[in-house]
Amino acid sequence: MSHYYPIMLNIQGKKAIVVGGGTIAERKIRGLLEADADITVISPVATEQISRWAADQQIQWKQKNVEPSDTDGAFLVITAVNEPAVNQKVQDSADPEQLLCRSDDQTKGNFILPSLFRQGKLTVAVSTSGASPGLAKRITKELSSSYDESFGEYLEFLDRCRIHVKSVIREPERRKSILTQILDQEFQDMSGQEREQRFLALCSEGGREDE
Ligand SMILES: C[C@@]1(CC(=O)O)c2cc3[nH]c(cc4nc(cc5[nH]c(cc(n2)[C@H]1CCC(=O)O)[C@@](C)(CC(=O)O)[C@@H]5CCC(=O)O)C(CC(=O)O)=C4CCC(=O)O)c(CCC(=O)O)c3CC(=O)O
Ligand SMILES: NC(=O)C1=CN([C@@H]2O[C@H](COP(=O)(O)OP(=O)(O)OC[C@H]3O[C@@H](n4cnc5c(N)ncnc54)[C@H](O)[C@@H]3O)[C@@H](O)[C@H]2O)C=CC1
Repeated sequence: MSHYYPIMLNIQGKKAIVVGGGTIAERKIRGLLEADADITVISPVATEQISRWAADQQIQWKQKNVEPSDTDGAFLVITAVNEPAVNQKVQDSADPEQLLCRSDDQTKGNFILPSLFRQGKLTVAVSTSGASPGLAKRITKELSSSYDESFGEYLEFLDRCRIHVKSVIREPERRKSILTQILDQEFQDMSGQEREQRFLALCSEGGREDE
């Protein structure tokens, strides 16, 4: 069996179509909102949350049954209707090159969604390749307890350091050495101020910073 190919997509401003307005559609829309997609929902009926998002203009809602032209120009399509025949109709209207998730049958679309949690810039995504979405959810829940807010702050620090090192240290070996040293557990455990100072000391060790 071939594996799914995991990818972190930038879908900011990209046209995303969600067909269906039930709780499953709502969950998929929440994920698309976090990624700032340009979302249109097609469904005659929708959950309270979906109607609120539409009223707040966070998404567009076409209150009708899906038609073949609804998938035109979409970067990504998710179909989450409780009737397989309708999901099939959506699939038939979609171009094979478009990204399509069939919430009712993973074998028919070309992508599936993982369970995930975020802590700042960290995203932990877990997939069971569709074998047990419930288990994927349990695993992310278990993992999330290992990454609290301080981890998000530590990652912010690492991000700033990396930008700094890339702009001031020319030599690839030194760059790598500094960026590896700040991954030591002791750095993670330090206070914000202490780690900042230790980092600057590392940068000036072994001669002045490259110009
Ligand atoms: C293939 C996939 C396609 C897709 O939708 O992307 C798919 C398909 C199906 N899910 C079904 C059931 C459930 N799905 C969940 C939950 C989630 N499902 C998600 C993803 C995926 N679900 C993809 C595979 C992911 C993977 O395994 O890697 C998560 C991870 C992400 C998300 O939805 O964003 C989200 C957790 C979010 C979180 O972490 O909180 C729960 C648990 C719950 O709701 O609490 C149940 C009940 C328990 C169980 O079944 O395990 C059914 C059967 C419907 C029926 O009974 O007919 C189908 C259809 C089928 O199997 O054919
Ligand atoms: N992937 C996943 O994580 C899961 C997927 N499922 C699948 O997702 C399906 C949807 O689940 P729910 O949201 O709970 O169902 P639901 O019954 O709450 O919602 C179905 C939605 O489809 C809309 N709809 C019906 N006909 C339509 C049409 N012709 N055009 C556009 N919209 C139409 C309805 O207005 C309704 O909003 C389930 O039938 C099941 O196959 C179920 C559980 C989890």
